[in-house]
Amino acid sequence: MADDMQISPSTAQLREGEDAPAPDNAGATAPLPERSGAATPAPDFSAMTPMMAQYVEIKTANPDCLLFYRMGDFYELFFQDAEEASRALGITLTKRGKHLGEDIPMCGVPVHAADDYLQKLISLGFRVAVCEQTEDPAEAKKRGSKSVVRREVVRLVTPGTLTEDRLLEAARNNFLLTLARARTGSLEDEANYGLAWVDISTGAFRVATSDARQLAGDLARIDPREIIVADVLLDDAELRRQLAETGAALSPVPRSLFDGATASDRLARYYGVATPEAFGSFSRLEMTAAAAAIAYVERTQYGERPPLDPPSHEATSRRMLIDPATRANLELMRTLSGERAGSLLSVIDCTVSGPGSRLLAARLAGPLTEVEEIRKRQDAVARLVGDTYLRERLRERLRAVPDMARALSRIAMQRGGPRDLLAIASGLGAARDIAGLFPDASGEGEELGSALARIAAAPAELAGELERALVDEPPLLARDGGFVAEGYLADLDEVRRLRDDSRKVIAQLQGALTDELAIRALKIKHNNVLGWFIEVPATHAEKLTADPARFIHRQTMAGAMRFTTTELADLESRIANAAGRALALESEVFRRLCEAVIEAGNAIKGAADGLSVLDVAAGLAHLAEAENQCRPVVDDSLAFDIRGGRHPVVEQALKREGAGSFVANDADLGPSEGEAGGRIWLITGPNMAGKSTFLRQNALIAILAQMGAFVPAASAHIGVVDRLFSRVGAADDLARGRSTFMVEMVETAAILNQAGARALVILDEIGRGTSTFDGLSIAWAAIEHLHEMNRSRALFATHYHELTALSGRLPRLTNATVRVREWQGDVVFLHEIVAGAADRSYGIQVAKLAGLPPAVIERARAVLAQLEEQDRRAPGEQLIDDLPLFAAAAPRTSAPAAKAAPDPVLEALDAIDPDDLTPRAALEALYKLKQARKKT
Ligand SMILES: Nc1ncnc2c1ncn2[C@@H]1O[C@H](COP(=O)(O)OP(=O)(O)OP(=O)(O)O)[C@@H](O)[C@H]1O
Repeated sequence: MADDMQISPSTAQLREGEDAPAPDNAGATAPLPERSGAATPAPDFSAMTPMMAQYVEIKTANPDCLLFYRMGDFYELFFQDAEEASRALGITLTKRGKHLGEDIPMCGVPVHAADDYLQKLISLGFRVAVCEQTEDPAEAKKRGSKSVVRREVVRLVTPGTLTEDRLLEAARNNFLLTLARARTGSLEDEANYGLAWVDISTGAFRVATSDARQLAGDLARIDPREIIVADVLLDDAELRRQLAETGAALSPVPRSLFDGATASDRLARYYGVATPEAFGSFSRLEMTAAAAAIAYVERTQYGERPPLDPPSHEATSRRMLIDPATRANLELMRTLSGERAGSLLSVIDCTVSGPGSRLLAARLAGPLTEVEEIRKRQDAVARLVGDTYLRERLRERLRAVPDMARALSRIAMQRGGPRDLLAIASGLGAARDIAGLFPDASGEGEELGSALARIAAAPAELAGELERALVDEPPLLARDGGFVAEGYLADLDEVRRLRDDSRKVIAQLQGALTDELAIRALKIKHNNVLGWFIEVPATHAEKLTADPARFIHRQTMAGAMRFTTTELADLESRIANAAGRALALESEVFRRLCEAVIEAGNAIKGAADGLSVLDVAAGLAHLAEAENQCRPVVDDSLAFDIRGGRHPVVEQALKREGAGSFVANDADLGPSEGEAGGRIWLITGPNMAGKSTFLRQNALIAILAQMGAFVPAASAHIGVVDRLFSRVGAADDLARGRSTFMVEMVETAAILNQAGARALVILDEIGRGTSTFDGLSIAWAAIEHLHEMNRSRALFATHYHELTALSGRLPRLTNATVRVREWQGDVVFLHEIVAGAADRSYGIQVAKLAGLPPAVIERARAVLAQLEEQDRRAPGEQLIDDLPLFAAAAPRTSAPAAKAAPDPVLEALDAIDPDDLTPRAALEALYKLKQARKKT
């Protein structure tokens, strides 16, 4: 291998299999050479060194990945890969030998720190092919001095196929999603998409069908890290846009991966069953998507098989539909700026384990629509609300539960280490303790009962075995040894004693030599090159060189000399043998324990799932008590009756900042006696009064109720909401070429076109992004449409006070306002929602509070007074009388423009006959015209 490449001086010391010096990774990125379009050369193998030929061959097979090419203790990258990686990682770009007369750009990362570099590269959207040495360099040498160690790609690292804890977020699932589309019949409302999503770090595997209208909502709910799609589908610009909006990494693959004809066989083969129907009935599209997911996992994992659950069908019709805009605007999982802190999830997450936190997030992302299922979850929370002592003991124990599912996956994929075994051991131990907290699991209700049953089924014997086998703090890697506990294996204890005794003997030998030679600085040391040796300062060396038969010279250093003796060499081989034997025994124990864990995989996973269910229930119960929440009544009615509702995020923020207490408010949107449609509350009120907060809090309460949680209210009665729409606060979407107003109108259109009687609609200041009259007219028409056509339960906040007049004509429209008090020209917000209409917006007072210059405030007051004066002459009530009620069933063609009022100037002009006028009368007429003109 040494002459495979012409080694550049800077890396001349780096050799395969040796301890390579760390490259200077800490420095700033070296200036890069200009990128040529084809930095990776075309493979002309005849002109290459054997190693380069190997590299190029492997790289050519993985053109879309950065190739991590294993060289000793480093992964090295070459050519364009090196340039890109050095730039992305901020590591030094250097060169290593020449290829076709040109320097080869190179950078490297140490193997032991590879995870950190991988994490950065993956988060930047790269894919990485990890290429390992798959034979011993000694074996390669047997084939001839110029032979190259065999290397193979063992794994493609992509965002959706991560398994390492350091690359994963504990509280977030890491889904890989495959999307299959029917080749024909792409009618809008057909179920023409098959989705499969897999988390190989936990084994979760689900499938569902979707359609063009729901797809964006489904993707937003699942929130995958990587989406696999046939490249031809990306010709569809709308689909490409939807996929891009998810923020997931997009991996186009050849269409052949989505092969419906072989899908069933592929699934059956993976699970070793006769037919995948054994797991449930799947549509052809679901099956295709699921098989593509398996194919992608196999392709990226090169034969390692993650322990995937059998695919389970998830009926999207059983979830509340929430479109991506609503999800984002309500800041369910993250805030608009992309952070978890400040989201609804962050304030309701009182779970104490990573898996619990993931389950909570999944439940929040997909609230249920089936009353029975919701009640089961509520029962579990209620049980633990009612028993604080049990709950807190449970949470205490759950806190110690490690992420068993992820540890299991790593073990099954041969990527596990002793700490993963320990994670399983402590997880199973905790499961045993926790089961003991519930003496009568069968009386615990369905949700808790079935979780406890799975926990009780945890393999107790394996737990005991692992506990006995492992030390308390094992090292990261099995190859380092030292993880098997004393007393577990007699043979191991024996060789360890031998090894440790020999070490003691070395220490004794050092003492004896120090005394004998009277050299206090004499030391017996060890390194990888020399093994054990005696080191003395150069000044004392002659005492040893005088007796060359006993002290054999090994090395001369700047200030010291190194020697060995037969006795030391003897000892060394005893130590090495004992250490090697101990390591072999430990490896065997590791292999055996891993096998046992894989064998018990399903039971371990079941227990892990059960523990996360308990964690979610206990976390929500803790939250309910801490935040004074109530159990909502959820049924199939159209009720929406919230008493004393609060916004959980704003409430917590106020508390944290000590900024006063949150003012609770009621909302009642259910139909009155004998009515078939929900009510619309039209909320007017000053700026900053709390309108948006009120709107959002009611949407959040509906979501919390249907995910099975308690809600921040004194009481709540909610008829299941099947779809939640919101149009609240928007930002420009310039990347998509849409202005703020356009975004607002697109979202409003979706609501008016799709919302039904079971929907809950939240509309905040529709029409504010355009001229007053255009905005008012759009808001007006939208309310009429909602009332007459959609008949949804809705909250509508606006500054167009003219709209309040609509309540006189729309029976299910209620006016509500937010109370404020004026105090010496300033405004005091009471945040209290009451019946009625606001008379004004107090915008100027708010502007004053915001610190606009006094001169601007004064001028604004004067302009406002004038505008109000004009408005008094043409009040809004007149507008409503002029307009017939909205009639969507028979849309009016646009009414002819109302006849304009006569212009007095033109009338006066028409009245003049110039032939009849004396010069003096003409002059008077001219003066009159000027006068009349001034008045208009
Ligand atoms: N019920 C409440 N209790 C206490 N404070 C509240 C309440 N509602 C809102 N607030 C406070 O008032 C602030 C403004 O609320 P919000 O944004 O909802 O007002 P708004 O009426 O929608 O204003 P604008 O019309 O200017 O958009 C909030 O950030 C919060 O601090």
